[in-house]
Amino acid sequence: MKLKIGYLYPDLLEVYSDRGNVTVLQKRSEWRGIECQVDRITIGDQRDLSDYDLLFSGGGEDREQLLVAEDLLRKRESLFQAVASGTVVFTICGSYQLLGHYFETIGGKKIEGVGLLDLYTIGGSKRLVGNSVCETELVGKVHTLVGYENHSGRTYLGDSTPALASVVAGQGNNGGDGKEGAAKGSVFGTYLHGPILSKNPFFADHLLQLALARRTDKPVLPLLDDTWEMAAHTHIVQQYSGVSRR
Ligand SMILES: NC(=O)CC[C@H](N)C(=O)O
Repeated sequence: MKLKIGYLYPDLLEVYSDRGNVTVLQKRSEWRGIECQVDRITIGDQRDLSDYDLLFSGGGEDREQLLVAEDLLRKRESLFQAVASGTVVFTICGSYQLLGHYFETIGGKKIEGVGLLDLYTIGGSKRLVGNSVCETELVGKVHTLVGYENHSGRTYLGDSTPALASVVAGQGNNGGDGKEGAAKGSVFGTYLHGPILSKNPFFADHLLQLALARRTDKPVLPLLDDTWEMAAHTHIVQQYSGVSRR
């Protein structure tokens, strides 16, 4: 079995080691004997995105987002078809914002998003920066998610868009409503860098499980030794234990 990952805009959207998420997904597949192919896809590439089991994209600055947004609109149809075929889409910060309707930057530019998720983003003058601890429910089990955020954008979810997590400590989507990220079907967005998947291995496996479901019925992922990953996770959680939201 082979897992195919499409890494969107690695040359333009890559802050705080977001690319590490791709390494985590690749390694956690290979350690289980699942071959994993990673294709880098950037501006001008016209591949069929439905070819991929998982599409990943990272965060970036407003300037890079402007460049990417134009191209992403050209890939819009292919992206929607991929999602309809079950492809998992996992996006961080700048690319998460571009999945919504628009991102109005602090510089006054309105960047059009692809509208895959019902949300919009408005830039604020004070950046929302720091470590974050959140709670998320994955397949009926509650987990803490930890990561690092740094964004000017405040994202507001439409009623039909569930949050990925609720904020325990940190700012989340907009520093106000206690929601972090978005998760709708196989489409995920989060403000958490870290890279997030290195510190939250159960979330990496959740995404792998969904992506592999395109290849095989009920994929089973054997357990891995996550001692180091969970030590990094717990280190952040302990710093914020006893802290109530914000
Ligand atoms: N870290 C990021 O990806 C930042 C995204 C966007 N430029 C913002 O500041 O909100």
